[in-house]
Amino acid sequence: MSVILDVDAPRPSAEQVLKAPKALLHDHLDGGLRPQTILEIAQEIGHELPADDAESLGRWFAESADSGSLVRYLETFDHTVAVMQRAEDIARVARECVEDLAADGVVYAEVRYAPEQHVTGGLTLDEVVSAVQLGFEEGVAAADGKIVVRQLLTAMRHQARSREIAELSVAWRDRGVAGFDIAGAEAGYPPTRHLDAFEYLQRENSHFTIHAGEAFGLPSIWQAIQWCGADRLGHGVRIIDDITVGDDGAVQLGRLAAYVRDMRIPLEMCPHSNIQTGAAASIAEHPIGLLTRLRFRVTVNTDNRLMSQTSMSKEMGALVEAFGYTLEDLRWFTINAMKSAFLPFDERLAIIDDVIKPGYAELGAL
Ligand SMILES: O=c1[nH]cnc2c1ncn2[C@H]1C[C@H](O)[C@@H](CO)O1
Ligand SMILES: [Zn+2]
Repeated sequence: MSVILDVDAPRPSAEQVLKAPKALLHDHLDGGLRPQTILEIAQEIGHELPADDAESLGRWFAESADSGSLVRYLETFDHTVAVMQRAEDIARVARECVEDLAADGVVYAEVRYAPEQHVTGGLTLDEVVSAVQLGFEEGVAAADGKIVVRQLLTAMRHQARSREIAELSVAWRDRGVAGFDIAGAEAGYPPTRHLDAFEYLQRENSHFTIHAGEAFGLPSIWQAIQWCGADRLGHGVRIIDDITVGDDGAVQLGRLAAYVRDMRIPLEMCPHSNIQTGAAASIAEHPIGLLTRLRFRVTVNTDNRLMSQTSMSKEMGALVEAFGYTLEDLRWFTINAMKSAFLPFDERLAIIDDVIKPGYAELGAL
């Protein structure tokens, strides 16, 4: 396996990256709308937008999200959430999300959103989840079944509905929901605020990930893992603060970083999003390079395709350019993601063996 650099191996072309099967664990439904869809729904419901054509609107999202602050980045979601309040609109957004991911070569995706943010038009939480599921199933059918998609239900960390949302995720676990998450502003809202929800999920043998170590550092990661029992870390990029690289290149892991690596805790890394929120300076300087070299369980993700004007192919293409990754490295990220998915083991294995490995072999991966 070439992970961690075979300097002579050829770099995959953009076309190969697009064709390569990809697995996505961290993508927000309300962060991936098509600008044209936002315009059309906003017009129908009378919601005022900051731009009136799809191109300028797409640019507005990207520029506004480019602030260097997570809190200001999150303000842009006011407009996407506003157009996702009617069941038919939610289902449309969900369907288009699956179509867009499948067209980008994504073969497995866990897509998250916060049901509690979609009830201002009168829907119940249950109706919101049902609308998303309908859209996902339509999208999978439109993609001829070339993609498997599951929902993750997010609770907003500044609100107090996490236990209720955790229960919703368990109620839907055999009907398309694979797990739970908390998101939103990190500083000031530690994961332990939602301990009740996490303890409930553990008792239910359920799965959850926690956004941690993005806008706040090691204490957030430590709490997420050691107090709350997170199966995965959303971002987790600040784990780098517990790693020192000496002048001679020698690497030393602190106790927490060693734990994360030893226990193979998956890091849902989202390189472009981290640059926009100030968690990393550039792709080349993104900790994903070192963490991959140190063989943490790194996965590559989009976070918010609209706000970051990105896709799985763009994220992977940027990593190829910055770090010289090969097809074998991209396969490694993809298999890492599949191993870390909240799908039952046999279904994960089937995607790895029947879709991912043959897909990379066809492209000429060694
Ligand atoms: O990167 C993120 N960090 C924390 N919260 C986020 C991030 N991206 C999106 N969110 C929030 C805004 C959405 O409205 C919410 C549910 O998808 O999750
Ligand atoms: Zn996120």
